Amino acid sequence: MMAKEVGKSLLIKCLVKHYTKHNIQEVQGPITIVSGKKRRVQFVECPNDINGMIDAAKFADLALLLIDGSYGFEMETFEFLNILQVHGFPKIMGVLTHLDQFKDVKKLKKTKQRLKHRFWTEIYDGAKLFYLSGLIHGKYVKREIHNLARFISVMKFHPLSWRTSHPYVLADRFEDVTPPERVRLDNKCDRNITLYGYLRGCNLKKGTKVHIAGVGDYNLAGATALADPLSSSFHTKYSIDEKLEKSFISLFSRNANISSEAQNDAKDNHESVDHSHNLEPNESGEESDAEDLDGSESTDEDEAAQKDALVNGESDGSDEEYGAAAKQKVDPQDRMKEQVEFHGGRLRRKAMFGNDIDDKDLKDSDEGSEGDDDVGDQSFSDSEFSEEDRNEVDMGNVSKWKESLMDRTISKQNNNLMQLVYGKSASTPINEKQGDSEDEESDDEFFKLKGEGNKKLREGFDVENVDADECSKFTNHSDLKNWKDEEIYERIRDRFVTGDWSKAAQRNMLSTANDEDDKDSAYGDFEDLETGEKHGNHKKEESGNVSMQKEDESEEQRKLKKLALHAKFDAQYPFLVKSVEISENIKLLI
Ligand SMILES: Nc1nc2c(ncn2[C@@H]2O[C@H](COP(=O)(O)OP(=O)(O)OP(=O)(O)O)[C@@H](O)[C@H]2O)c(=O)[nH]1
Repeated sequence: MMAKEVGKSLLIKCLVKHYTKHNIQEVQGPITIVSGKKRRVQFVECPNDINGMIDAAKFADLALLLIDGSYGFEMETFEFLNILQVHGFPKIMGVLTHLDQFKDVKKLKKTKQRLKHRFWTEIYDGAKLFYLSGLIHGKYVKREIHNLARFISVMKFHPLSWRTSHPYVLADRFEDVTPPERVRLDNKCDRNITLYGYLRGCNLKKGTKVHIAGVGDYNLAGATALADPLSSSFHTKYSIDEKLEKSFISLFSRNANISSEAQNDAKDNHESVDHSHNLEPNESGEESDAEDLDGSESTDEDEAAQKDALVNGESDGSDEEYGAAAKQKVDPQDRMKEQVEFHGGRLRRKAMFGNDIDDKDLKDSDEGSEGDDDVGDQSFSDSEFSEEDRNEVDMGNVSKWKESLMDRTISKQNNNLMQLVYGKSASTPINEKQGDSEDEESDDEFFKLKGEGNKKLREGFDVENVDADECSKFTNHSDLKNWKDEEIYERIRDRFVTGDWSKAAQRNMLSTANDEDDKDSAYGDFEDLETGEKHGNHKKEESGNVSMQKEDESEEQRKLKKLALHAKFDAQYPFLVKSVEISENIKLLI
């Protein structure tokens, strides 16, 4: 909670009253209450200064952003939002106060709409925003506080891993326990300080170093666990019981230089802090048992409370709805203007938005949200907004970066991967006919069969399916066999267990020979570039020198030789029955 005089103290008082039935006169430091069987809630008022905000962001699990609805957003709200993003990721809920200062119901409704739009834009669409409609006997309306308290009680928290692996304490009291004699001898001697507070995160190790926000790094002399001051009572406690004074955490100054002035300053600060209801020192701390805050540990009572809260018209309270500050994508600096003005007897820094939804725009949205008249109604569903309103919210400020995203996507789609890697000259335009480029031809030479020359291996490729980046889409339809063809059908029939394997083997032998023959005629000479061996087209060589009869004989012999070679190869794989048979057949033939 931040910003001045928005109602922070009053809200804490009302929440404490709700949980404990006790009235507190002043909010001095953190207030811890028991909110369930296994759950405690600690309220800490965030001071209206940047250091206080940074400290609060570090330990808070939930940030209640109080906004004076009668005034509008103040710069502090957005400064705090930015700090929350950097220093911790607490969940965020908005609370609108001072709404009773609107006399005109219509104006109130419009303002609520406008602030909600803005809140959603700055936090995230659907972020929870409570309305506190006004005061009754100087207090907020009971029902509204009841609803808010229930949300806080049942809210699920997912602590950051950094927080769970680092011990931290929000000290609610400190004592100077330096032996008086030492101080008497040297007023500027190192002091022993005892700090009291709830340890969170994980266990403190003896001898570890500690950082005291705004003061420096110190050695930890020891840590002592005290009895839980709340275990026997359902009431609030502001300080640790005096009876437990003997137990302490001592921090010895390493730099040996906490001057008496500094000490006095610290005390002064502490006093002034008390006076202005601020927190000091600005360290962290909440329940001693971190599990208490873990939603997984929520009790039946909590679950019942959550259901109850939902029945009472609350929104679903899902994690998405509460989302962390991490979801904030907007940089308020880009669009926001600060307007310093004198208002209500003090200087206030109003946050102005260039493209704020003006009253004219809101008229339209008002029509779709008649049920919003009830100032104290905490529920707001999606139906409260018309589709146009939603678009307005969605596209209000973010539309600009979305536009640039679209442009980038379109320009990316036109990029060729090869072009990006090798530069423009090496690229092959997608619509250019494949194989036309000389580079490509020279590359292909390596893998071409001799005699093939410039034969286009990619002939028959489905050019329409060609994708320069996605080569897996190449499909050579001409290579596909027509499995409905009777001949092919017959060829594989005997390959099955039920078939005649010897017949199949013979057929295979002959068809292999024929295939080879076909291949020879089709591909001509072949040179194995690896071995340097040349495989000529024997048919061609012999045709001019021998007679037709001789030619036939030699051709027959050549076929047999090839079959023998095939059989020899197949024989090396005895697990194929057909290969063994073929090899026997060949032997007989030879
Ligand atoms: N009319 C009206 N007055 C309110 C409302 N909320 C708070 N106030 C009054 O505003 C004044 C300031 O309230 P505080 O609770 O002290 O506000 P604060 O944010 O703690 O103020 P600082 O600690 O000074 O920053 C008190 O007089 C409250 O009674 C509200 O919703 N309506």
